[in-house]
Amino acid sequence: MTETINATNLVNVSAKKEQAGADHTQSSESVEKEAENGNKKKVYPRKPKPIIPEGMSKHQWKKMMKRKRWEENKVQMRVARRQRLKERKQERKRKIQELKDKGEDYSSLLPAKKPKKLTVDEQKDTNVSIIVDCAFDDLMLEKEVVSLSGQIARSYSVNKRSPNRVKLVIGCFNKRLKSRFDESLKDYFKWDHNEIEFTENDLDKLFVGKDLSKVTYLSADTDEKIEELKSGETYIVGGIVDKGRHKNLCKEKAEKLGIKTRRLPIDECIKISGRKVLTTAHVVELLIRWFEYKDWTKTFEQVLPARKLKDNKPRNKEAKD
Ligand SMILES: C[S@@+](CC[C@H](N)C(=O)[O-])C[C@H]1O[C@@H](n2cnc3c(N)ncnc32)[C@H](O)[C@@H]1O
Repeated sequence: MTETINATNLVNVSAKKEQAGADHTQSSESVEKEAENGNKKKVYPRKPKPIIPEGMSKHQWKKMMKRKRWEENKVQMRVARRQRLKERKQERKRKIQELKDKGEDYSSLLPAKKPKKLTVDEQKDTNVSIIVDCAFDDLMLEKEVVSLSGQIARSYSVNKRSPNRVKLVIGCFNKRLKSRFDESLKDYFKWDHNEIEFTENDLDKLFVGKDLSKVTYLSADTDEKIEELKSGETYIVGGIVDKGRHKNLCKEKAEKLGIKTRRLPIDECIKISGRKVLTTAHVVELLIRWFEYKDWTKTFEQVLPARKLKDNKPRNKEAKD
């Protein structure tokens, strides 16, 4: 990469916000306050009033401005992120070398080793399909669509490396999500189509004439928990990043289509920090890796990041060198 810039010099967010705000505000006058003794007090700029386009609420305007700022800064932020990762990697290398020189144990600093990709013949077919339902493009911010595309790539990678293979189906693959793949994850059409299929069809089309008793939509908003995964069945995971904005969204969609919903048995198996609504990628990975352990507690411990697990065993040390 030719661009090398210092992460600390980048994107002063508040300065950018002011700049973006100023583009859409009335010109502000300074306010000078006279003290009683006639001396001038400090000068404070008057807070500029936004000009909100007619027919738009303040909330919609703020959302639009946020999206605009993100669009304007996304390239710089990407470069900054890469730079931060590079610096972190160099720092880890330096620490490892320091411990090596002292003859001390440095295994905790080694990155987790990714298992290698397996061929279809090296994997066991679970005869299970997982549909990632991506019908919520319009409800996401641009950066959330980007995040979802990364989660789909991760799900494919997990499936490709798992001893137990499922059939991944990316449903309602269209709009910004498809554009993101076409522009930035161009290799996806070369992925192994025994393991993943992309379709623009939504669930109603995918299930025409199918037996819905063998279909389950995973949802954190439902009471009944999933017990086990069964051969010949289909599991649907919502393909959306919504930061809690759209509670019950997938549950209600499933109910309308006559598909049963189940939650993961989080409360029964582990204590987790924060929300019990997991990301699409974590849920897909949990479903795939359940076949390794056939035990939810163990699967949660292996898949969820340490920061999410409270009082539970850390991830398997075997994952490290
Ligand atoms: C980020 S969540 C989306 C939350 C969204 N508001 C909804 O209505 O489901 C992504 C998907 O992961 C699955 N999921 C997340 N946490 C879950 C849990 N605790 N139990 C079952 N499924 C879960 C659901 O399929 C969910 O749609």
